[in-house]
Amino acid sequence: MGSSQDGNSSQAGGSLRGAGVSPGVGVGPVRTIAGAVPEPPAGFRHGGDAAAERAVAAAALEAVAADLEDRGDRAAAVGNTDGRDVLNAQALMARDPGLADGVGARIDDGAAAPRAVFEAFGVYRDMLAGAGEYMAARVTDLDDIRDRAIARLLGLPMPGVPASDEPFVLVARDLAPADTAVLDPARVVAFVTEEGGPTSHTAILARTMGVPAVVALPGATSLADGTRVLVDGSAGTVVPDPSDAEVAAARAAVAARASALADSTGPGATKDGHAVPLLANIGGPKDVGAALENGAEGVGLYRTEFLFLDRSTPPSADEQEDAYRRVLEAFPDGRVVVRTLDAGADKPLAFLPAPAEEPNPALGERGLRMTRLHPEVLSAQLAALARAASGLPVKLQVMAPMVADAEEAAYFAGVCRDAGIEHPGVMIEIPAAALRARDLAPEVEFFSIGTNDLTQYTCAADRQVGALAGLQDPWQPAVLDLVAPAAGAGVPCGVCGEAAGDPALACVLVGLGVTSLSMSAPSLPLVRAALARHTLDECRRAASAARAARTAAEARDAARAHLPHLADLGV
Ligand SMILES: C=C(OP(=O)(O)O)C(=O)O
Ligand SMILES: [Mg+2]
Repeated sequence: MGSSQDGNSSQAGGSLRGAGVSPGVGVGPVRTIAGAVPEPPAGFRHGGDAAAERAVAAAALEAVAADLEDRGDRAAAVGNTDGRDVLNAQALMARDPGLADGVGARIDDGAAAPRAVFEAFGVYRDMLAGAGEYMAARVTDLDDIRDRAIARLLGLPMPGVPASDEPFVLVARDLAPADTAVLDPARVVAFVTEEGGPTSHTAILARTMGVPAVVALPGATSLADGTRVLVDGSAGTVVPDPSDAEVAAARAAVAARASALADSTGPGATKDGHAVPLLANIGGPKDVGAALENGAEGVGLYRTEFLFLDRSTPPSADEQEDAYRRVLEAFPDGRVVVRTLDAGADKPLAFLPAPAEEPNPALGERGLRMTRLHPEVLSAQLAALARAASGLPVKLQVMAPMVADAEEAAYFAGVCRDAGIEHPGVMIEIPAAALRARDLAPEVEFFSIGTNDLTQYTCAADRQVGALAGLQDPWQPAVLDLVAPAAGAGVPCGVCGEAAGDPALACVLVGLGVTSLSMSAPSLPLVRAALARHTLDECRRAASAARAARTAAEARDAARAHLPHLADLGV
């Protein structure tokens, strides 16, 4: 899905790119966390005394729980109370009676304690992994308890942070809370992990500790131990063997950005006061906090499919209403743009399979096309939205994804009207819709341009194919050429694709006539600061220069020449 934490990782010019989840710059030698504890073999059986084996297993789990609590106390002693809470929660998991029963039952069937632990944890692991993004992030916690117990039972070295006399960059496949919570922030200058996302413990604890972190960096654990690296937790980059100049530039950029951002607050506007509401892209109520913290004036894209993921039936009417209301209530003075279910292609939903095997799912039954095949799913969602908004002051706007032409726009506006939704809109993410935006405009109240898909379709470059990253660039002049007619079609036109979160491109989009920008919450302050430093006229000139360019790279350079104050922001 399009978000700043998408796994759009790449390597270019010696710099590795992952997802920056905790800002700041750290430089130091790599220290990698010890390798994984091996899986005990499937046929590993005990000698026949099940009671004794049960006692061994119970003692190992209790020792792990006690060690986690001890680490929790040490974390609290260095002021990391979040860390203590996480470790205490893990200790509770290690003492879970259901888990102990599962281990005991397997031992009674003959399994040796390490194998019994491995299998019993596996059952919980599968449950957590299937329970949505937040719960799936807890799988790492569970695996860590399992590995600690197995290491204890097999007499292997305990997994965890290596010793180091000098400050270092901690590199791991993923970090468990037991590893991170007792770390001394003065010793660890950055975290880099191969896995993990914005809700992983690595991310949460790194932010709490104020340590820069990059996650989802492919190949991170192949960095040789001792290699000096520069980690930029804002940019999401890791540079092996950086020059002194590179380190100095990164530090200067961080300092410049921090002081500039501190000065820019309030609603989005250009330097000369042209208002550009700055909104957040969210996946559900859990993202509202970050949106508010970053000053979002509302929500410009509520990707509702997160509510529908990992389940065999749609969420109930009450469940939907509750998830929508919790978001709507958070913005009493603002607007919330909800996108109806965007199922199919990169967002497959188990209970809404494509009607036939599709060779090109991105060009198949997805978005509005899919919900037209299941009108009861669409009308249930619209009804839940109308109920959720009733009596609230917020302006609820509802838009359909993947709309191709005026007939589809009219269909969607009609079903919205039938459901009592007053402000229908459509996403402009198919080139046909952008080119003929003038035909769609009379049907709806607003547009929102999805530059992620619009770029994919304009350049015929599947957004899921990493090798095509060069063509999936919204700076492509052809994409900008398609934004222009949509923004000029006579209805308010926002952008909610990743392009809106690029400070330079945000200015260009405003110059093209875009009326609001919606992005992942951490991008808001920098975009707010970039707009506040440039006049509408400068944005327009940057837009014209970008459209006059021939390639994405030339468009970027041409635009920047008209946006002189980006440099003040270290961008
Ligand atoms: C915002 C968009 O939607 P998504 O990334 O969810 O497809 C887009 O396509 O730009
Ligand atoms: Mg899209």
